[in-house]
Amino acid sequence: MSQTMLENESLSPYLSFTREEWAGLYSADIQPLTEWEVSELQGINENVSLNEVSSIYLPLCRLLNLYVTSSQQLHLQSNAFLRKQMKKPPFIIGIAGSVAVGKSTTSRIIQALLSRWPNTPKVELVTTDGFLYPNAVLEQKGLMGKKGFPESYDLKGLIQFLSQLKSGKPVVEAPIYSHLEYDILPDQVQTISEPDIVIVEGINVLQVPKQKRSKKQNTQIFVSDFFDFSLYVDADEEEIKQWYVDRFKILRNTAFQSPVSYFHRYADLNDEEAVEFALNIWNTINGLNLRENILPTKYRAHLILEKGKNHSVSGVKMRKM
Ligand SMILES: Nc1ncnc2c1ncn2[C@@H]1O[C@H](COP(=O)(O)OP(=O)(O)OP(=O)(O)O)[C@@H](O)[C@H]1O
Ligand SMILES: CC(C)(CO)[C@@H](O)C(=O)NCCC(=O)O
Repeated sequence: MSQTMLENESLSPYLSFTREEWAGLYSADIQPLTEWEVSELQGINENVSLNEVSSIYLPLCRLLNLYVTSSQQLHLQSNAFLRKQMKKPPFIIGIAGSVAVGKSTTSRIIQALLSRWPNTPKVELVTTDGFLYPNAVLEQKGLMGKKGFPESYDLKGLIQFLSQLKSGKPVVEAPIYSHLEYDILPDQVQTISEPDIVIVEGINVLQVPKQKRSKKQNTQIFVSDFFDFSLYVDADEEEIKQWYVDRFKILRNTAFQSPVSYFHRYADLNDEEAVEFALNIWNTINGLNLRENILPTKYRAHLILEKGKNHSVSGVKMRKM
């Protein structure tokens, strides 16, 4: 998609909103956050400002609620037409974006807000990190320096998981990745039982396989085929790199102190060494992955959240549906 097309709204497939325009669509004056929600949201991430929640995430969740409600109504009407009594499979929301752009935080805010609506009390959150191959497999394949790249994921397993969810299977299991241990946790699974909405968050959720498709693969299914709505969290790489380094420094003082942490050996790095180490990981792995495999998927999303300094959303693009 060319830049001119995106700047000229009548040519672009997206509608663009400034922060102020977006915030005005559904303000906290109309639907104030309850005290419980405020404390819940502060527990999610103490750095997230409540102004950000009411200006950006509340209108976003109201919009998502419109989509969910309309899909629930359509399901009832289809059931009546088809003379079936099928249970509605969950509404699935995909959230994409770079490492450290704030996908997990965004997902947790959306999860907390969406569950306030009476027609969707059960909102589950799954990260595609769980579908990374275990370190032992990555080592065997020579992919330890490529963690997060498309080839480091068990894509078949992820597709199978999504397919089970959409089939209406009442209980579905996903593998779990531990950032602390930097590996898949053997013998542990996340169990998802009869959800109304599932948020699937990960750097790879809008990717399509790169290799040329043979005739046999023509029926290939993509992860995004299972999404009812998708979001891309966007920011300039310079900002994201800084967030990555900042998070690395915080982890050095917290999680890395634990002897079970994969990065425990780096717990005693001084500030300068920690920055150098984090920048090296960024430049050789995550930044490369962003440019090669993640950023190119941005315009597959229904909605793009554009973040500026301090994670503050400066604008929103919404696909004309
Ligand atoms: N809205 C926000 N306001 C303030 N800080 C935020 C916000 N979103 C994320 N952060 C901070 O930015 C950093 C990255 O956020 P997060 O861990 O959610 O990113 P991520 O995209 O899920 O990363 P990864 O792909 O590595 O799991 C964290 O230190 C987090 O505290
Ligand atoms: C697990 C992923 C791939 C995605 O969340 C990422 O956080 C990661 O671990 N990337 C590999 C390089 C690094 O350690 O940051």
